[in-house]
Amino acid sequence: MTTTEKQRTHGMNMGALNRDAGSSELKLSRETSCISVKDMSLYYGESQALKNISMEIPKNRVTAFIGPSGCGKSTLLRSFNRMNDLIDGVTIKGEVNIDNQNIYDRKVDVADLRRRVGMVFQKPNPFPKSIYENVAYGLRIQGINNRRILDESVEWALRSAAIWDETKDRLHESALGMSGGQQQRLVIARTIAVKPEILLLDEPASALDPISTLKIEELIHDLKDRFSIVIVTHNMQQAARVSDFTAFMYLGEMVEYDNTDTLFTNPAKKQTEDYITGRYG
Ligand SMILES: Nc1ncnc2c1ncn2[C@@H]1O[C@H](COP(=O)(O)OP(=O)(O)OP(=O)(O)O)[C@@H](O)[C@H]1O
Repeated sequence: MTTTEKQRTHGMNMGALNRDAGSSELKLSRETSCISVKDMSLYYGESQALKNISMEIPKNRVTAFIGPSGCGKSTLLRSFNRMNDLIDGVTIKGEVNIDNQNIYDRKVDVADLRRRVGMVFQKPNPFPKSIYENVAYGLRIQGINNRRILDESVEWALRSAAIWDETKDRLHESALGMSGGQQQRLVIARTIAVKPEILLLDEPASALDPISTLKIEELIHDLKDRFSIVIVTHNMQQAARVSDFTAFMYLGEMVEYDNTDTLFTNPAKKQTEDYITGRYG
């Protein structure tokens, strides 16, 4: 049986892989990088969670991390805006370069880094404030209080996150009254309001119903013209639908990283093939 046949047997929606005409032409080597990872290892105390990772994350593309639970996807994602710094006992070796600067350099302003590299988590986490104030939050922290600028920025971010129509008549109501799917798009609006260069999405749709999931996937597709996006997902069909490039990780190692269509239809490594055909994970 060919890989493609095996995937069909396991219910992979191969039609979804062809959603983007021409995407099979994408080659990592031809892309401009937004993040360059060099020989990076990460330890939680004595336990090594990432092993000598080297990779280039392309600009204005969607890159997905897949792999079985505990393989290090979220740890790698969190290392791109130093969220792991918040965990005691973490040691990092190697480099993560953004704009030719190692973000682990002492000189780096971590608050500024997190503005440039925004992050959205699995569970929507709006602040207990109005819809408007959620989106304006990051701008106010930057010292922007001009009403006209705030109004324009809030509208821009809500429109960009495809939630303007649902919120424009209730901007001053609590964000906590929204549905989970709406809250997640609001959180994306809040994240992009400060105009980051990179968006990190850690299982952004796994707590949502299928319709809300579809809206998030459409949104990811729309946003990649303006942002470089990295997404962790448990869902292989989702990786196939939304990403241009996919990295398969296993036990802290980057096993294979390629154009999404190639990785799913013609993987180079047996471990990848076993995973995408459902043999383990
Ligand atoms: N805060 C932490 N302290 C100690 N060990 C951790 C911590 N966070 C993650 N780990 C360990 O690091 C390894 C990688 O975890 P990580 O959450 O990055 O994997 P993952 O692929 O994202 O998993 P999942 O798909 O289940 O979210 C696992 O062995 C995990 O137990």
